[in-house]
Amino acid sequence: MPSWWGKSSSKEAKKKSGTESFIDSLQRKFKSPSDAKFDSSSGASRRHCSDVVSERGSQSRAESRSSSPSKHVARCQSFAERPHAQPLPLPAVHPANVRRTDSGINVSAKPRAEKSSKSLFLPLPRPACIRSRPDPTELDVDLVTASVYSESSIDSDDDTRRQSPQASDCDNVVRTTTVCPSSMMLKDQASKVMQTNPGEAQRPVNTLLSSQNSPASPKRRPLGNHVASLQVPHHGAFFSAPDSSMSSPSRSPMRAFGNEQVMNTAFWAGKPYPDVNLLGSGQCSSPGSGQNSGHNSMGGDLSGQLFWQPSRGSPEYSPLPSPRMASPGPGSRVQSGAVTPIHPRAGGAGSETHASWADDGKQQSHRLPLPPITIPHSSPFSHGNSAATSPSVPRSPARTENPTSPGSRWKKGKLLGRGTFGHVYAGFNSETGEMCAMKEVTLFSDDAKSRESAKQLGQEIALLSRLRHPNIVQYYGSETVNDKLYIYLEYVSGGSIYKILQEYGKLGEAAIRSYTQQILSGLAYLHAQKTVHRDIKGANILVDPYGRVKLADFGMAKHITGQSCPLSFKGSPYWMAPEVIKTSNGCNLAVDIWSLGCTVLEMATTKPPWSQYEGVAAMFKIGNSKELPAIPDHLSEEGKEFVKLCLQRNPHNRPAAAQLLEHPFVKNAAALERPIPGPDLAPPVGVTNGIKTLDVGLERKISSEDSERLAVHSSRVSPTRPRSSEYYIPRNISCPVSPIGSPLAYLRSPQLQNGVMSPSPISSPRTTSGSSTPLTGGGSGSGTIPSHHSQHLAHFQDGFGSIPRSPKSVFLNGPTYHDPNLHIFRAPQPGSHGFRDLVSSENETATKQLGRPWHVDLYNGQSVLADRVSQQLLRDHVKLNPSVD
Ligand SMILES: Nc1ncnc2c1ncn2[C@@H]1O[C@H](COP(=O)(O)OP(=O)(O)OP(=O)(O)O)[C@@H](O)[C@H]1O
Repeated sequence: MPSWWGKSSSKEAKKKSGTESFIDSLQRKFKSPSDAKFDSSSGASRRHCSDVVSERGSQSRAESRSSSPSKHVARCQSFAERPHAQPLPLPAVHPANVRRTDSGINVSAKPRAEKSSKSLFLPLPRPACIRSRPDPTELDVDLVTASVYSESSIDSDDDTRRQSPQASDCDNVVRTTTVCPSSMMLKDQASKVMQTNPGEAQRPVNTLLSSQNSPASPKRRPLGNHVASLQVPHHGAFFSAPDSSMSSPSRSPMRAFGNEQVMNTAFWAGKPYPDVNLLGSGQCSSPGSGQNSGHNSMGGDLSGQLFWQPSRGSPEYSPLPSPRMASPGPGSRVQSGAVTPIHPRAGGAGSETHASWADDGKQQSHRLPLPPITIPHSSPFSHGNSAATSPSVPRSPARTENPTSPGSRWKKGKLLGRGTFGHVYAGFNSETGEMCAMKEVTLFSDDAKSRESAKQLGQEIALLSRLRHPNIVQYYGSETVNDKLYIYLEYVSGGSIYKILQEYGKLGEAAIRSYTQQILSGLAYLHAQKTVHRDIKGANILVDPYGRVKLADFGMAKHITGQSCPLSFKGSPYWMAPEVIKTSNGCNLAVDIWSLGCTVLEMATTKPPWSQYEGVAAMFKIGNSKELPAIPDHLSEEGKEFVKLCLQRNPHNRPAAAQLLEHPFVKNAAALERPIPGPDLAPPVGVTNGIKTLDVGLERKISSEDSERLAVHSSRVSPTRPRSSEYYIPRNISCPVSPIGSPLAYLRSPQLQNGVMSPSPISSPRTTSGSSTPLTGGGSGSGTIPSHHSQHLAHFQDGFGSIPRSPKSVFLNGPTYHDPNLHIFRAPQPGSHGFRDLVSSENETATKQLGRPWHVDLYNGQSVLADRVSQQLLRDHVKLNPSVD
């Protein structure tokens, strides 16, 4: 007996009535003498019903609706006992048979077939659930939204789902996690469009059916068919909207990242995944964080990998481009999920789906992701392609091929690493011979983690697309290909610092200095743009063969608006600043400085500080003690002081990145031995990353010459050659002290002058020698550099919505963690001098500029800490019990 039989809801009963009638018709047709005998014992009413089915059609349905559960059971039993009455194998639903009824319910012309396919019934949010969402303005205004075009499929699915007993499984999740009111509105719009235009609606429905029929993933509905969804606000989406900052030269580019502006775009308005609860992100990262490459002996969580466990035949199983990704030609290529309702599996071979597209055979294989080679913005979310421009108009299938789509020349190569959200492959452009890193993420719309992945990836894209610096991994473009999102990045072949440490052990001081200097350069640039990385650690810093390091993984990065900072608890605990753990303010630039200090220790010892403790214990150490981690003796005095400067518990006292660049530990760092052989910053040919008007040759020169300038002015760069005086000169070519390593370099930046960093005089390295001010809240490190690294590592993120965040949350009923100093940070020491004097005054200025005094967030430190710890405990629990949702 089907398990759902006895669980039928009234709605299901209505639906089943049709099925029963149909079945009864079958029974009558195939009735054997024994059936007749059995029927005679099953009651007159039922016999009557069956008769009516065959004779009066719809009238019988009304009667059958009155069937009680017990009656269902009786029927079921009768089926079981009557072989001839068993539901016969029925043909799979053919898309052509699917239609939309006036009621908005997608039914098949073969209702029995539909009923027999459980995979058709996927849970989707109900309107009531959606309306119960909190005020969207409270939500973390990060990125990524759902498609408003192909939401029609969701709508259909929604209706279909209501018929499904399985819906209840997911509804609870959906109720608390998914769609914001705005997206609901859009969804409704899409629904109306569908109902008035059944022809349009049909394709998404078919897509849905075919996707759900896929044996590979029966319960997941990839986002691919509505990955308009991933409205990544790179230049196009952000800069082309009427109120885009980039459309108006009078507005600062940085405002493009302001929440208010973001909300003006459909990208944000359609945000279907405003927050995600109980996500695995908390389980994914850790000292080794997600790391990837199979070198994560530090306990990178495998849950992400499990989550993304590819189906057989998917590209993940092969380092070679899979047939599925092979391109039959431009015409078939789906440039973006945003423009096609075709589900990837709908176009797959018959073995992959039960449905087929008789009229669209070209969809049966997928083309490779295309290199960002022919258009300024390879992202599907460019202006002309952006949902932001027409959020409520379904895309026509005729638009599936964007003529400005990047050429399909990136071939997926070897697996470079695994992250929380997917895999990173080498990509090769066989026409230009260039390589890139392809971050591939499979998106499933009905999966909470997928939603979080989409959100985080969108955030990463949005931020990366605006950055251009030799110490930041270059973003080339992104696109969705059906249910896959590809982010094309500069290929940094040496892997991460974490990986290097695992393979080769701790670094020598010269390398630490050099790496630290470069990290600082990247951070100074990032911070000048009022962006905080929030996940600085060895695993997120890549190294190229020439010893250049590049910040990567901007999935947690955040642009600081200067007004309010959303509740954030992101980063990896061992690198996490105390204020992030203790308070809700993880959105300040100083958190990166703390993490940098931890990374220096990581480079010097191969382990981050406090890694001898497991996650929760480490959090207490970081957030609730006065201890500082031990600093290895073999580090120079300059190095020790540098670390101490970074690891000051009072974020006010931490120097800014630009200031730290003047510290002798990094300022005196030796240049790398090997010169950089020519320009390396240029994206692959044709990739402009927002620099639309440059021809290839010029672009290449410029990209290696003045990355900072280009980054700052990327939206307004003219095709003229920059003045040589503005060229960026890579540090390790000719300058002992890099121009980018000097805060002076940033004085040219308008952002800097108006931003957080102050163009105040730079202290002389000599001034630091006299600095002996005790570290605030610090003592002599009593801890030891870990010899054993915990396997219980966690990666914290926003989105644990089911866990109360309020200081008055239930978690406060648990043990209290008293720390009288928790919210008493010392003011900058007026008597101090030298490097610290400068740092303190600068940080005061920075605080004012941020417009948010630190102490405001510190009063509830204990409760927040308890909250954090509770989250960590829950994550640990979930991690140890993967079955727990
Ligand atoms: N641009 C790149 N060049 C070379 N390798 C890369 C590049 N980007 C990522 N990788 C490899 O892939 C791994 C995972 O990448 P990344 O950390 O960006 O993924 P993620 O999902 O964001 O990870 P995380 O779990 O830290 O959030 C890296 O550790 C690195 O080994």
